[in-house]
Amino acid sequence: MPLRFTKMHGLGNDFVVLDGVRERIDLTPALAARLADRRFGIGCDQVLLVEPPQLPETDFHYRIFNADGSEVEQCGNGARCFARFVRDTGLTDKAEIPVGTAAGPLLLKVQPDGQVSVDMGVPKLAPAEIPFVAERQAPHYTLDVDDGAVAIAAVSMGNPHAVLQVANIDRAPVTELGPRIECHARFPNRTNVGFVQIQDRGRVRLRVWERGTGETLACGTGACAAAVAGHLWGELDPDVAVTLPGGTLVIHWQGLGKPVQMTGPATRVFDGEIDL
Ligand SMILES: N[C@@H](CCC[C@H](N)C(=O)O)C(=O)O
Repeated sequence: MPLRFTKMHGLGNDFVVLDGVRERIDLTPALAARLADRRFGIGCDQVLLVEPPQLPETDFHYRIFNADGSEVEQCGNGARCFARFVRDTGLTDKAEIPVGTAAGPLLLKVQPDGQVSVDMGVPKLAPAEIPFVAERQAPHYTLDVDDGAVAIAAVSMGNPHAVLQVANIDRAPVTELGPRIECHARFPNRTNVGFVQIQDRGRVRLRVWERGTGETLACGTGACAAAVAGHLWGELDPDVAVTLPGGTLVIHWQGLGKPVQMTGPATRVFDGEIDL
């Protein structure tokens, strides 16, 4: 049976999106990894499965699988692509779409210019909620890596993030430190790892080593986590333009106890089908 899919991206963070509302799709971790494979499959950073609603007061549910097949809780660029997908394929005509994820409900707003704004919820900072092993919550933690130590912030945007500040993003050791911190024993569920260069109080540059995928051109939850970390460090204002290798996201966070708002584009690339 051929499987129909839509290829999408949010600032180059690319997705295979599957319509589990119109078709019954049994997406296993092995199938997700096969679809995501850039040589033997379609190729993407994450696979998104759109499903009927499971949580009260939501219109849809969507599930997220990393390229290695691991199912995860949250995906910022994926949320924006999900919104464009359900609108462009006629599953909804609403501009405001409540959707459930493994991390809880989200509210997505498709703007008149096609950009999508997402209420990403309140970031979690308590170590046990990330999860991160630490005695108490702090804006900086010292993490032993190999023979040295690095300073990180630890933030959950529904999924775990370590954020490191660097002086020059072009020379950041993303591919060297990223995989070591991703699998560090103090992150029992592994973690995404953001390297942030703060340019001024309203602008940062960011590269992200994503859990289960590797370095991507953009990470929406990573952009939110970096804005939260910079704010906690006292170095960023509530409105921050986060420039990733694939483009810029606008993040708004007013501080502790407030939800993070993310705005950016979502692009449909092509539709296709694959024989399994
Ligand atoms: N690309 C995403 C995040 C996808 C999930 C992540 N790799 C994880 O394992 O938590 C985004 O835009 O947020």
